[in-house]
Amino acid sequence: MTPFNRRAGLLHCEDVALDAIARDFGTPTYVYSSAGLSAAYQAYDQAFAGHEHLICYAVKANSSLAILNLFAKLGAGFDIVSGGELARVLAAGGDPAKVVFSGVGKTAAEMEAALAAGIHCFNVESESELARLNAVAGRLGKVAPVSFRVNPNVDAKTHPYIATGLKENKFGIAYDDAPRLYREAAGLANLRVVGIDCHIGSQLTESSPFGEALDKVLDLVDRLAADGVVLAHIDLGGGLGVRYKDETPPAMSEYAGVLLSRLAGRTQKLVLEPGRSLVANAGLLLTKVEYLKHGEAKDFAIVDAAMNDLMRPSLYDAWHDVQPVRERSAIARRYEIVGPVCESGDFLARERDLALAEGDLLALLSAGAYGMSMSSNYNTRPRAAEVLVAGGNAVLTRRRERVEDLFSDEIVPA
Ligand SMILES: Cc1ncc(COP(=O)(O)O)c(C=O)c1O
Ligand SMILES: N[C@@H](CCCC[NH3+])C(=O)O
Repeated sequence: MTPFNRRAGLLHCEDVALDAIARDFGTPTYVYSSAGLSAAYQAYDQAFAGHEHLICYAVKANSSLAILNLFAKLGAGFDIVSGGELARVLAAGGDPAKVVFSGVGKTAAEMEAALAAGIHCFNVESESELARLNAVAGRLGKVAPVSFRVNPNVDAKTHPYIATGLKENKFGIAYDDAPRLYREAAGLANLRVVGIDCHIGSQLTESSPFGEALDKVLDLVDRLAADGVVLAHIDLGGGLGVRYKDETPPAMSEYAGVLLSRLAGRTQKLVLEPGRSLVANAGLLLTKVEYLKHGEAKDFAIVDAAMNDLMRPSLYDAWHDVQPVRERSAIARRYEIVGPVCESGDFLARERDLALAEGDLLALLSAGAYGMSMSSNYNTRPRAAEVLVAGGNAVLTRRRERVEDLFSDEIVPA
């Protein structure tokens, strides 16, 4: 199911034509579908209905308050990796008791904020972090709920930049150190051991690595239980892939089957931290063709969005489908879709056959995840606006940045 559809040759988000969004809110603009976001969340919730579960949306994938609020209303928890993300979740009406806090570099101030908010669990990623958390909690007279993020050394078979579960990655504690560290944690006065966690990577297109990782985690759970450490939850992270082009990620039923078959008869709650699979295909980036430039070797469509708005193509050579908002019957040419930023790496799509004219609107699909949240102001470019569509309604959920905003915190020395 896609929330984006073509009617009489014109691309729509739900019941709103994208040219109307461009007219009302300008370009570049990220456009999200409420129905698409809700359906993605409900697919998880329903697939795991047979086992106690908590779906903690990974805020980093798209941290828009409007999207966090939508997921909070559907009952989601949140996976955060900074004090900033915690503040966003709270501002969006998220329940702190459903928040898990991941990340290798939590500061004392971030720990204090999360303890004050009363989060569900700290996913501890090192022995030093464990000691720091115990000290911070002690100073505040609190007991911190903890799980260890273990590194199961499983190959996620994804892009090397987004694999996180191998021995050489910076994430988590070594699998073999887990029994010792759990024993240490159990002896610390201001910590309460509640779970175990792992996250092996992002954009996984096969289900077997999830099964392999869970098998390793369950083996540890059993060894810990024999050691007297009883865990209340198992957090398997996020990572389920989506289709950008021709990938065939596991269907939700297959993914759930792989996990639930292994959890049958176990009492631990299952926690998941999906990011991309909840938002990627519910969002697109709407942009306008500023110039067509028929170069010596290549034809360029220079659009008003750039690598600062969507850096996935530059960073990972990622592929996003490009659709004209209004189809033209002219003959297509092979275009490089590039932005105005002064980098040869500033491309959004390569070698796309399109019939274009200057002023045309284009949609870059599957841009809901790691699009806006990874955007920057490089070249002093204000970040894009964001619009949330529900049925026939399009609402501005983030005003386009203004140039003055970009240097309002800067100081010219006297
Ligand atoms: C700890 C953790 N949890 C969850 C996620 C979300 O991953 P994805 O967007 O691939 O579902 C990430 C990002 O890879 C992560 O680092
Ligand atoms: N930023 C990456 C995913 C990284 C996942 C975060 N651990 C992407 O755009 O695909």
